[in-house]
Amino acid sequence: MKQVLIVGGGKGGTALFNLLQATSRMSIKAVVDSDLNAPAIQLAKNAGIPVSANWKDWIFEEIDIVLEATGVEEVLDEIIDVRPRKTVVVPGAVANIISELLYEKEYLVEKVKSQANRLELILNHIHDGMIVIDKNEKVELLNKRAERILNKNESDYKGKHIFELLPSSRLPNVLKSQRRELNQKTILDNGKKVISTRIPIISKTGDLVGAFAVFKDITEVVKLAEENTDLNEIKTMLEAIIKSSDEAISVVDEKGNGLIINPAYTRITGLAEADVIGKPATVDIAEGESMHLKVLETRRAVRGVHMKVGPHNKEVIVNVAPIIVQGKIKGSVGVLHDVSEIQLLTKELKRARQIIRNLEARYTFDDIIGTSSEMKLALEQAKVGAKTPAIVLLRGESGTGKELFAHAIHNESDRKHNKFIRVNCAALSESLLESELFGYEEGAFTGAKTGGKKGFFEEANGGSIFLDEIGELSLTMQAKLLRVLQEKEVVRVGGSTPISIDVRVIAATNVNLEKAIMNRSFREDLYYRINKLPITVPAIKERISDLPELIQHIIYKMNNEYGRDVERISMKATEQLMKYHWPGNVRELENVVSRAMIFMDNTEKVLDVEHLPNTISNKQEDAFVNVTAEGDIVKLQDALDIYEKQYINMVFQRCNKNKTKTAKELQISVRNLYYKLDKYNLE
Ligand SMILES: Nc1ncnc2c1ncn2[C@@H]1O[C@H](COP(=O)(O)OP(=O)(O)OP(=O)(O)O)[C@@H](O)[C@H]1O
Repeated sequence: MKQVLIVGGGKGGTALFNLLQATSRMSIKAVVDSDLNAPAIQLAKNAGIPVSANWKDWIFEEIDIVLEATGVEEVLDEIIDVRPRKTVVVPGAVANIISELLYEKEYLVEKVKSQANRLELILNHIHDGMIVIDKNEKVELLNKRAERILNKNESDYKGKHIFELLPSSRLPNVLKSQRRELNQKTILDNGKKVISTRIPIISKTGDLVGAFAVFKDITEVVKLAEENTDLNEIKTMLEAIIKSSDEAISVVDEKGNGLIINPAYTRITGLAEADVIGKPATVDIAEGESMHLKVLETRRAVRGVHMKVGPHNKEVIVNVAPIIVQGKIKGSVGVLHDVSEIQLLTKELKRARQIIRNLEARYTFDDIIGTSSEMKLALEQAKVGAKTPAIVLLRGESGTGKELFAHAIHNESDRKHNKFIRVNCAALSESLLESELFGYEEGAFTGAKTGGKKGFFEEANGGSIFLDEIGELSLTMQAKLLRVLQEKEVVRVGGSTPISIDVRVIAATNVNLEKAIMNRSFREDLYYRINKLPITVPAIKERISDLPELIQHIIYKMNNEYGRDVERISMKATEQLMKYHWPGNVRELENVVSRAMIFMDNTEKVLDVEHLPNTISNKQEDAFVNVTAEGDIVKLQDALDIYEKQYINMVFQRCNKNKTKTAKELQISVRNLYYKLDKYNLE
């Protein structure tokens, strides 16, 4: 360290004193002035630095530099003479300049300091984060925003390597490449998403000084953007749903102006977007008032309103609902159903239901009521038939119970655990029947399902198929059916590969097939194929003795169905019913009895004549005329037997099958009753 002697304690000396105090490379050996009260002398004293009145006091001391203050030039030469060469003697004028420079420096330092403060203030208030590193990759600055984004304090990292602050920082790369990196999307180590710009700091002289990064936290923005994307997706999805819907949809805004319609709407009403969008809701109404406007006014949904819309007065049924968002009505949405389409669909549905009643076989032989000899014969034949694989042909008038027999035969057979499929051959058009019975291959016709479809024969494989109304088949279908029955295989419509089937066929008809063959409306070969095991289900008029039992059965069935509590039918009413000739058979009987039960009071327990329809109760014909088919004359004993059986059965039913009571009512012995019950098979 250089030892300095300050000569002169006035203004110049004070300046020199202050200057040297500020440096670390020089040390003030002493301050000299003839006036020991001079200001620099005072300063030296205060700082514990030696003072004296004569510079010569220091002549033999180790002095490297003598600084002479202004106003003491006279001693300068003297000093130069005396001091060894190595002592630098600085004249007062130079010292003065130095002191001026010192003041200038202080001023500049202050200025820089205040500028730095201002810069820091600015840096800490900008919305972007900022990190500055020096050329050694050490952190120099971390502004407040950066502290917040990184969740780290500047004080903990200042002077430390940037990787301690941010292991993934690219600033060292920027230092190396000296290239800017602008607006780079980066994910920080703490998961935050930022847009960052990194710039190398190069001085005016071209030296690399450091690098800095300015970055913006975009986590929230990205989230919002993502939410926005979600909303967009939902919007696109909703639009796609509305557009693809087969329901005609129209949406209006809160003022009732058209907002959205879909292609189905255009199809039904004949109005395009240009006719509706932005136009008042009334624009599509041909007849009736606008439900959109009503809903906007009342804020209540309306359903099932009939009206006519569009230039073609299309009849529609509309449902309209308000769109309410956070309590505010934003518009309304209407769904229009084309009435003609609904009618068509209902018709189709009805037809389909009627045509294809794909039933479980619900009935067994126990459900078939009838103990007359005619019925017994039919039942016996059916039971035997059930055990064979042969085709059974059920014949008989409409409503006699042929379907019941078909169910019972299936349930009695060893196929009872497999499917029972009923097809009404009369209800299907030829082409439909063919594809329903035999199935079809993909592309067989327009509207054919992809992958094709199994027909009922394939469906019923292992089970039974009940071909009801077989007499109604067209000749072409008869030929096709015959082929299937002969080959025991089906070829799907539009296909060529035969598919083996194992199906038990039960056929039924009320048509006189023999007559049909003569008329050439039924194929003889098919007749022989299906007529192997014919069973005739007798009409009611042929088994009138079964009537009381049937009525009691129907009352029981209807009680269950309608939740009624009717106990029985009166004798008189039974007699009336027995007089009737029942062209509609059991189905008609069911209708008559159930109708009568509906007309009965809830308190009434006995179905009587007054409940019967006039058409039946007014029949004055004698019951005996009806006991045989078409009123044929029978032996007196037979007629008496028939009547006796009916009468005993009626009383027996009325007495709840209590034999003592029945015998008492009939005024015959219990033994006699037993005999008659046995004779007429009434137990
Ligand atoms: N013997 C019977 N015992 C009980 N109910 C019967 C009897 N016969 C018929 N029925 C009932 O009468 C109604 C008509 O019977 P079903 O439909 O079987 O007659 P069908 O001969 O097949 O008629 P169609 O030829 O018109 O198809 C059904 O509700 C059935 O339950």
